[in-house]
Amino acid sequence: MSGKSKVVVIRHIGDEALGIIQANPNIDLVLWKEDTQAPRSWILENIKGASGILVVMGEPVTRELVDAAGPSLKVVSTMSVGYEHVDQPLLAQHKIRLGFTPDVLTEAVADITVMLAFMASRNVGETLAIVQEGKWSTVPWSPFLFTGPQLSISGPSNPSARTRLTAGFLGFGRIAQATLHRLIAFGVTDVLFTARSDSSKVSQEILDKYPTLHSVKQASNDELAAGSDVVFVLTPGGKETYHLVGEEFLKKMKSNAVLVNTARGTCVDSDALAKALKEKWIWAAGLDVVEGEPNISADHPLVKEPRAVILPHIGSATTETRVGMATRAARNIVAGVLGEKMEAEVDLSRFKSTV
Ligand SMILES: O=CC(=O)O
Repeated sequence: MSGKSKVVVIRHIGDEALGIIQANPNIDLVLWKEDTQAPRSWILENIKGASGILVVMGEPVTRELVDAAGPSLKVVSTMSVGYEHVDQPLLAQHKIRLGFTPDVLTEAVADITVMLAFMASRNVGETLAIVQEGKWSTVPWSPFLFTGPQLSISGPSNPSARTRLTAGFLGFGRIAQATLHRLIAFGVTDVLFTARSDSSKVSQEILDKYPTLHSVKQASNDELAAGSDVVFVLTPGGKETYHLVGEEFLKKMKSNAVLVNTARGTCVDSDALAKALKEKWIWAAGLDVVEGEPNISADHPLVKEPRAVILPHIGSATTETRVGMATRAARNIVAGVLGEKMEAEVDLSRFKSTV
């Protein structure tokens, strides 16, 4: 034994982030060097006696893993803002700290959220396929071909255009507000949002910040579904938001509204959404996440829907953001192993510690 603390990193997270861990003389780094998923058996073998483990989204941090590590395990650092892959009550029970990477990915995810709204409303899934399959000549320009609802305000030159546009946010945290910031430039006039507690102060702050807005209102799920031209799902995942958007919600939405999910696949009932698109309850959907991902085959009911634009969970995938996430996760694990304050730590105190 070297007397150093062992830290296991289950993916190659880039030289800059690894350098942060390696620079600490009291830490022994054990790294799965490939840019592929470390086999579970490798993780379980190498985590024995470790003080910390750095994981990525989707790697289950379960009793099996905590037991394999043994009592030395002090910290889990996940390179993600979401942490539903981590058994939080279990960590609380064993007094194991949990670091995560919020904030650094806010702008990248907001960018892709807006992009998906426009891709879905403007039929980009279907039309891109036409070009890629060499079928452009079969669909010559025609006045109303491939038209979709416009998610911006046109101004007085077009009396036929809509003059109000309502964005609905299921969850109104950092990413939702960064998304709204971008939509202001497109002329969004009204905002509906859901929140767990009374948020009249938030409404007023948003109105003060964006004087072009007509209204900003906290709403129930039903009011938000019925009143929004575009609905953004931006809540955390987990049991509380499981199938938040299901048949009931989708049936209440406007028939020309667009649904965007860049949060967690489990927030939206895939079967209900596929039915909503097929039966035209709503116009289209833009999804960066799908329930059951990444095991989504070409015959998945949503993939077969021409008005569903689906990306393979790339919301935070800009180089700058991923380096920011990796370095933050690295600093978190070093701080956790040394018993210092982490840059971003999940508050596990709500889970009663029994050990
Ligand atoms: O979805 C991405 C994350 O949780 O970081």
